[in-house]
Amino acid sequence: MNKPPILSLGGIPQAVALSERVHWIGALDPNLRTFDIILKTANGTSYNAYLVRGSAGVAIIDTVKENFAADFFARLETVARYDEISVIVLNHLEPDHTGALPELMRRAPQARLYISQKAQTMVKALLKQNDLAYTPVLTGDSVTLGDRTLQFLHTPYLHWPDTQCTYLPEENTLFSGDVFGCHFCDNRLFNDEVGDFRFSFEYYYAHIMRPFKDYVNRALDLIEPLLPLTNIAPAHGPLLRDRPHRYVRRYRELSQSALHSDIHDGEKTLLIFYISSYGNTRRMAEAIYEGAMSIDQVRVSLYDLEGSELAPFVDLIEGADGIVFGTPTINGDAVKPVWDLLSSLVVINLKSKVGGVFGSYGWTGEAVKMVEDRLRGLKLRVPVPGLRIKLIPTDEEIELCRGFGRELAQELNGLRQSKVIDMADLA
Ligand SMILES: Cc1cc2nc3c(=O)[nH]c(=O)nc-3n(C[C@H](O)[C@H](O)[C@H](O)COP(=O)(O)O)c2cc1C
Repeated sequence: MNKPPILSLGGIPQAVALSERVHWIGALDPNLRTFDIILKTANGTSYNAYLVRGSAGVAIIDTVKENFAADFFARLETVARYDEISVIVLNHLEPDHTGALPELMRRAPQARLYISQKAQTMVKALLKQNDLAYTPVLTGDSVTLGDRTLQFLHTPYLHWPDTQCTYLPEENTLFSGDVFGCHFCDNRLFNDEVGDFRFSFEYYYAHIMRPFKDYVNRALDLIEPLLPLTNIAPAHGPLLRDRPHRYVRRYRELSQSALHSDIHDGEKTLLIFYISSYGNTRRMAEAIYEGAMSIDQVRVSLYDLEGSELAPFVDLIEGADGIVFGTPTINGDAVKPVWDLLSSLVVINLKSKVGGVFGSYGWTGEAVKMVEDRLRGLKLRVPVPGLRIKLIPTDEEIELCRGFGRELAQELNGLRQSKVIDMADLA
């Protein structure tokens, strides 16, 4: 067992060494219980900032949330003077990492600020400093501190457009921003010392990184060649010095399909979800199911939303090619289980999946249009106009439902003839 780090001496916060030239100068926030509205933080979080000392200058990588600035500055002062700071790197502009930046720049006015190319579109709106001078960087760009170098990796959308990672080759250390981070506050700091944070790591990935799986994979293409790393130094949670490659490997696993991806080779999958009070929307759903099943190379499934928890459907939908929702209109709206399922889809990428909506109604029938609009908002294609049927479907209307199912299935296997122009296609 390594000795736990000394975070404070005589009441003064202390920097913690990752190596002789690299120090953690962040802050712990053990009392936080909710982060960014969407995440629960049962044991708080940390805002990790780092200091790198080279023979020709000192770099600060990220800062902390504004109300933790005192800890950050106190720690910084234990290992460097402000007039030594030549470089400030922001891996991510969110306020939990930039809160202390204005004051840091006031104390170290000679320092040059490095942000990602994409961060340029946000930096003024976030930092509210019109005269802010900075250097935008991309993969391949680097800045020297004499005998230490900072190399930048362009890793956008992890989890904002502006995000980047910074690599210190002489120490084989990756400052990864929010990538490989988690909300887990433990004053032992290092992954081989702290409590079991696997849940927090997975939870953070599921809510923060999962919507951007394609970008995760692209970032890993840049990061994997750096293995074996000595340290991964993320912006939240434990510092990963013990076998950091495991976290890189886990990200690669998590960014693959959540379900077995090899069992439906060559087939498209269409999921039909419905809910129904008197059975009218259910009759429509069953006919749509029959129609879709008559098309080759499309595997069709039918689910009653009343009969399941919603969470397992998220993985299923992520792997599907088409999703159809059936809802009656109740009090001028679609029903809550449909909205609940739709709102739980924000953690996955739905772009260019095929969507469809149907439902029975009594007099106004708003629900179908509302859900169609929502599907377009989620970037699905809605190529077949929504199908509404007044109260109990007739035999002819049941036949219309079968046709609706056939059209959607044909859209998936590429055999649909009369393609209706969808406004989402034009956007
Ligand atoms: C409480 C309640 C509220 C309803 N509100 C509306 C409404 O606002 N607009 C409408 O067109 N139909 C409304 N309806 C009628 C239903 O949409 C209609 O009965 C439909 O066929 C039900 O389909 P289902 O059997 O699939 O649930 C309402 C029905 C109920 C029971």
